[in-house]
Amino acid sequence: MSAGYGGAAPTGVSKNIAVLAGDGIGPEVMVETVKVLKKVGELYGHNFTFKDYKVGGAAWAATEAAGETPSHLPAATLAGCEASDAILFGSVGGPVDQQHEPQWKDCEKNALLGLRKRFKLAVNLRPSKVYPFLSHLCPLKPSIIGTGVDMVIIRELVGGIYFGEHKREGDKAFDVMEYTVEGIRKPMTFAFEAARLRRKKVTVVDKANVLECSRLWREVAREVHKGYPDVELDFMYIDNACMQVIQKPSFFDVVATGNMFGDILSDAASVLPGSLGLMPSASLGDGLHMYEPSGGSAPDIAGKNAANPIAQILSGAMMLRYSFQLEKEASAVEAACETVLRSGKLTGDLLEESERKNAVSTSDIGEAVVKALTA
Ligand SMILES: NC(=O)C1=CN([C@@H]2O[C@H](COP(=O)(O)OP(=O)(O)OC[C@H]3O[C@@H](n4cnc5c(N)ncnc54)[C@H](O)[C@@H]3O)[C@@H](O)[C@H]2O)C=CC1
Ligand SMILES: CC(C)CC(=O)C(=O)O
Ligand SMILES: [Mg+2]
Repeated sequence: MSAGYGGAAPTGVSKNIAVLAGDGIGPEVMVETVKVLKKVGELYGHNFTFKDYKVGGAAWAATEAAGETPSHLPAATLAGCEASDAILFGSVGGPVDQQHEPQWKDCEKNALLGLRKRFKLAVNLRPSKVYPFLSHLCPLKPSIIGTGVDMVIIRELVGGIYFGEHKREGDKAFDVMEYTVEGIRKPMTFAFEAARLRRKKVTVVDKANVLECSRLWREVAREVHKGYPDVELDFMYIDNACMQVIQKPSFFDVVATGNMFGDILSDAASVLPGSLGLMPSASLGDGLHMYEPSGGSAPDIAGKNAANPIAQILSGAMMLRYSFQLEKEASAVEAACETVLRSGKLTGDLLEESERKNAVSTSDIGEAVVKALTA
């Protein structure tokens, strides 16, 4: 696993991609992403094979309908992922008020956390920036945006409170947060490596005024920092960070943080590009990586061809870069997305309420990105 892209540009590569579209808007944005990636394969002479597998509530329904024990993460899906060169993941989960229904209960835990654990996807990259020519999409004042809002959150992804013991004892409930030095060192080292390729600053976001785990994060940060004297290191509490990311976003370059804090902070940071629909992510393991948008299944807009597919498409671009070392192709996809956004073709999430009548559809954006690739 490396923060750099490195190596000579490969030509004519053959890759198997496991496609786990999941629930809600997942299948809608995934269709557009696969369209874009197929076009990349065609234009640059690569052979990408896409194989679909069920995950989440969709997998539960399919296994139940087939008379099998219902599962959010069937064995066939895991086997498909194991046989692949990279996993493209959509989103999982049902409406937020239906978490108790059997199809949705523990869906995210079983499916998404299951995959992250199974493939040791310890480092999650969530870039967030204000594109200078798209700053009108950011709801913050121009004086706050200034110039150069460009941060990346490096989130630890297989530890912390999401993976600790969850327990109910009568009137009490427990969720245990636990970290080891080794579990922290991996994302921390990645953060320093990434900072070296950027503006050379790491901000560790934690709650070290209260949590012992956060104190351990700081110890590891200081230890890793010794190997990177050219990189500046500072610390910030999570509550303040949620405010500063909106109030003074240009402060941040690389953020290194734990699983839950990174989850929360990355949703807050989606305000910078303008929407969760513009927030891609890469979840890096030791060999196999998974690419997933930062947002969820958005049940409020699912099934309407209204979701913004750019986060999923940009996650696909990250796959080209980090799993296949196809930097030129990744940059081409990013440039095509920028062209489409710049052209004013926008889904509803990027428009004011009064402007939503002008929103274009999920598939319009996918087709426009394909067209921009060939222009
Ligand atoms: N990685 C995953 O699979 C995740 C799954 N979830 C699950 O998703 C479900 C909904 O959770 P919420 O808290 O509502 O979070 P969410 O991220 O699904 O939606 C929050 C808001 O952002 C909007 N949004 C998200 N992605 C968008 C896109 N691509 N285009 C346009 N608008 C977009 C939604 O319409 C909604 O208004 C739950 O079941 C939750 O557990 C939540 C986060 C991550
Ligand atoms: C199940 C959640 C931890 C998923 C999520 O919100 C995320 O990864 O951003
Ligand atoms: Mg989240």
